[in-house]
Amino acid sequence: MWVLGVTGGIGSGKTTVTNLFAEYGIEVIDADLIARAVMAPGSAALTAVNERYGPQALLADGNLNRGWLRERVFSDPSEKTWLNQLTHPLIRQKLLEQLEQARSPYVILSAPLLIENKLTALCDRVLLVDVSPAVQRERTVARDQVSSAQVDAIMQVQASRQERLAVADDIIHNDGPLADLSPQVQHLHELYLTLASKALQPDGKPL
Ligand SMILES: CC(C)(COP(=O)(O)OP(=O)(O)OC[C@H]1O[C@@H](n2cnc3c(N)ncnc32)[C@H](O)[C@@H]1O)[C@@H](O)C(=O)NCCC(=O)NCCS
Ligand SMILES: Nc1ncnc2c1ncn2[C@@H]1O[C@H](COP(=O)(O)OP(=O)(O)OP(=O)(O)O)[C@@H](O)[C@H]1O
Repeated sequence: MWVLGVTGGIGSGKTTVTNLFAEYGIEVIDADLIARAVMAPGSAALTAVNERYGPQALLADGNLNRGWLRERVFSDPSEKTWLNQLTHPLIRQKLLEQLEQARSPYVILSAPLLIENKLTALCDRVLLVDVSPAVQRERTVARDQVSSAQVDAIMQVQASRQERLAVADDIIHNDGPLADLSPQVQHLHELYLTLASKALQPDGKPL
C-alpha cells in the first residue's frame, strides 16, 4: 500500500485537509483519533494514568480528563515524556494494523508528530500542511477555547516549521481562506494516484 504521510503542527489544518482527500474515497488513518481510542475507559493506558495521577485525571463518567492532563504534561517535560512512552508504542501498533487493512488506491497517515516519532519511515511521501505560527495559534485558541500560552507550550515541544519544511515532499499552504484548499488537494490527489499506480508496476514504468 502506498502511504502518504500528512503532518503539521497543532491547529495547522490536517483534519480539514484530510477530510477533502476522504471525499475522493481515500482512507485516512488519524493518529489523534487512535490516541483517543488508546485512552478509552477500561484501557491499560487509562488505568496507568489513573494509577499515576489519581482520580483528578478522570472525569466523573470515567473518561480521561483531557484538559487536566493537557495542562499537566505540557508544563512539565518529564510528565510529557512519561505519557509519550506510555501511549506512542500503543498508537504505533494500532496505526500499523489500520495500514494493513487499508484498501483505497493509496492511504493517508495523518499525525502531528510524524517527523518527531519517525513515522516518516512508514511513508512513501510526506505532505505538510503549513501555516504561520501566528495563524496556528489563533485558530487553535478559537477551536479549543484554550489560552495562547497553552498553545505556545504545545508548539514549543513540537518540531519547528523549518524542521517540517525540510522533510516535506509537498506543501499545502493554509494561511489563506478555506476555499483555497480544494484546488490544492485536487492537484495533489491526481499526482498521488499516479505515483501509487506506478508503484504497483513491477518494472516501475508508467501505466
Ligand atoms: C495530552 C492529551 C490528553 C490532551 O488532549 P486534548 O484533547 O487536549 O488534545 P488532542 O489529543 O486533541 O491533541 C491536540 C493536539 O495536541 C498536540 N499533541 C498531543 N499530544 C502531544 C504530545 N505528546 N506531544 C506534542 N504534541 C502533542 C497535537 O498537535 C495534537 O493534534 C492528549 O493529547 C494525549 O493523550 N496526548 C498523548 C498522545 C499523543 O502524543 N497524541 C498525539 C498524536 S500521536
Ligand atoms: N483555511 C482555513 N481558514 C479558516 N479556518 C481554518 C482553515 N483551515 C482550518 N481551519 C480551522 O482551524 C482549526 C484547526 O484546523 P484542524 O482541526 O483541521 O487542524 P489540525 O491540524 O487537524 O489540528 P490538531 O492537530 O490540533 O488536531 C479548525 O477549527 C478548522 O476549522
